[in-house]
Amino acid sequence: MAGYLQGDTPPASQVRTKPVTIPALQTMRTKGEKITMLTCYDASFTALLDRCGIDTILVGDSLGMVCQGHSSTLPVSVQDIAYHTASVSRAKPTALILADLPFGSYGTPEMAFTNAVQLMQAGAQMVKLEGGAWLAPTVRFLIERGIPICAHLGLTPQSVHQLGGYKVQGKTTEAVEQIKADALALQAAGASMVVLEAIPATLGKELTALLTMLTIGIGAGPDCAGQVLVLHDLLGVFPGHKARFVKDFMEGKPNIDAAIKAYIAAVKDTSFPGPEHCF
Ligand SMILES: Nc1nc(=O)c2c([nH]1)NC[C@@H]1CN(c3ccc(C(=O)N[C@@H](CCC(=O)O)C(=O)O)cc3)CN21
Ligand SMILES: CC(C)C(=O)C(=O)O
Ligand SMILES: [Mg+2]
Repeated sequence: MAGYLQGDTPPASQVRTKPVTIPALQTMRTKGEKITMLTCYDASFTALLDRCGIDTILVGDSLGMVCQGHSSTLPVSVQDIAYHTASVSRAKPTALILADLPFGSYGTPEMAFTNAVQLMQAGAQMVKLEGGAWLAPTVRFLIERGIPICAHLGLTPQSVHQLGGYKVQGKTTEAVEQIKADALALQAAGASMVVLEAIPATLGKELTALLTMLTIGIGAGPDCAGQVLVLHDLLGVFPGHKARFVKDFMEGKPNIDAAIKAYIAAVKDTSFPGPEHCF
């Protein structure tokens, strides 16, 4: 009696038929509707997430930890992300597909372009890269060549060894000013979106007010334009240490569809993230 195998489909009136575009996401922000994002790495879960109404899907380099069993995202290759992006893309979701450029794949604008092309040809509609103002020329180089960009600021897991662990960022006045300057530089270079990871909720709110690009939070408070979680964390199947921003939505739910729908509903009605998930 596994509901998710029966395809617990919502009524036809609720099923999204049009693909999600970047302008559609901007309209959602203008109307005050929160944007939902989850990571996903395969076709079956993509079909499930899409049927539940997820707005955007991230083929994250977190796959190195949750799929491959590494203790960081550093060993992930462009080919790994391309393989999973192709798997996600074959499910033909209406959700917008983003893919992470992995560690070491965007050291120069030319390298970033060559590698981003691999991900776009695998089915990505936007690529994400981690880092601040130093990436502005790369962002400009990619958007001029037709590749939409999502930035990633705050806790950037590809820099874990520089950060000295998976620690909250933006805790001093100087760090706050640096993150704001980085965000503005990346926006001016043409980024459409930015993931804000593990920063004080007050900073998530300030950045969202400051920026026209879409802010997607993970441990960045409830005031971002949208929220993202790693799928395995939401389902309670990741065996590692649980970050403060993680909520297991499977708890008390009869099946996976119900957990995904609960996450989407909680982001849309702003009940997730709660104060217990924020810094
Ligand atoms: N399963 C999974 N979920 C993730 O969110 C995730 C990955 N993997 N892999 C890549 C990175 C690593 N991430 C992490 C991992 C741990 C914390 C964490 O435990 N942070 C502490 C902060 C401690 C502090 O500075 O006070 C926490 O308590 O949340 C945060 C982000 C986020 N990403
Ligand atoms: C946690 C999200 C934002 C990510 O970058 C990933 O899953 O790799
Ligand atoms: Mg990532």
